[in-house]
Amino acid sequence: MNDAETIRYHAARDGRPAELDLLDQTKLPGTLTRLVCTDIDQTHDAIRRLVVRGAPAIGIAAAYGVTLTPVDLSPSADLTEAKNRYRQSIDHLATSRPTAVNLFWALDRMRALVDQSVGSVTDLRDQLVTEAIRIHDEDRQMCRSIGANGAPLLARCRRVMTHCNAGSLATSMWGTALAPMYHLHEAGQTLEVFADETRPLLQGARLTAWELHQAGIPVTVCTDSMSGSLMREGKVDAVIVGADRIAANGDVANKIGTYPLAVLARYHKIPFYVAAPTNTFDAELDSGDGIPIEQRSADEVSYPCGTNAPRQTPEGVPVVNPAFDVTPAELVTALVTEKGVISAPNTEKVLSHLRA
Ligand SMILES: CSC[C@H]1O[C@H](OP(=O)(O)O)[C@H](O)[C@@H]1O
Repeated sequence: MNDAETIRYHAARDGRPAELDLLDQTKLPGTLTRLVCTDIDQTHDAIRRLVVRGAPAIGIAAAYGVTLTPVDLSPSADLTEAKNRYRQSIDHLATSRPTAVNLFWALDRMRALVDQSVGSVTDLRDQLVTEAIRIHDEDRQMCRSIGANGAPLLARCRRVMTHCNAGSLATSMWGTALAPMYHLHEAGQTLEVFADETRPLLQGARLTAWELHQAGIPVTVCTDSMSGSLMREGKVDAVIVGADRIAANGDVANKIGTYPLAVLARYHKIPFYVAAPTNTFDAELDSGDGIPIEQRSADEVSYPCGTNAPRQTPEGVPVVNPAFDVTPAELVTALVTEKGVISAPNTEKVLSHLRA
């Protein structure tokens, strides 16, 4: 079994409880360690602390998390009580992080099963396990489709830049932004990649660089502040990033630092692509103005090497730490989904794509 697999699940068996088995991404790249969750609070904490992270992976983990709810499975078990327990778990997991819409998309699928179930509690539990596994399996196919759809956009590139981590570690496999790179690599065309370090949590330096290096794809870490100069020096042929929520008009919420990257790409006439499955789109939102932006602890900025290391900001000086920013659709050359490519996205094109 691949010890670097982002998410594994072990259904309850032989008296052992179900287990959500996560690669602990807070420990990468230094150590490969796994965190096993057996209840809702542990799952909530794992999502909150970015043990598991990335919009699709958060949704998959939350779906599996719901199945960890302790319910009476005896023949006389009360279905209504079990349903209420599952609903409480779903509501709690929905508070773990606010921006990635995949979390709520996945939880809504689990909630629908709870609402419509009429069999025994064991039947409901089994249906929820099956649905979580289905969500996981669907994501594998979505990543491969995004890889195939995005590959032609990068096929004429030599060097591409990406921000944060939208790869295997953020999904079931391959990722979204990194999926076209893996697709091309499998086809014998290997791109060179610049991975933006992505302060403050360094998902680019710690995670993207790690997974691409493991895969044999040449990757160079650059600080976020180097991106513009690399573009100006003609060293970047395209930029491709992931997303956490995309509004109906094509505005994109993604890791903080994405917006300035898009502005730089436009200034340097470099294509700027966003890769995401259609379950990352929020068609209820007319624009990115309505996307909730997670505000995280100032300590993530003040203690970049952890709170056991010296702080890097003066005591008493305020620190802001929004985890995401919004890139206007006008700066997006194309959106890449499992269904295809939306060039120069706007509301009409996005909604038509989602309906197709
Ligand atoms: C494939 S979605 C990846 C997306 O999620 C990341 O955020 P976080 O690391 O805070 O979960 C980042 O925005 C990536 O683009």
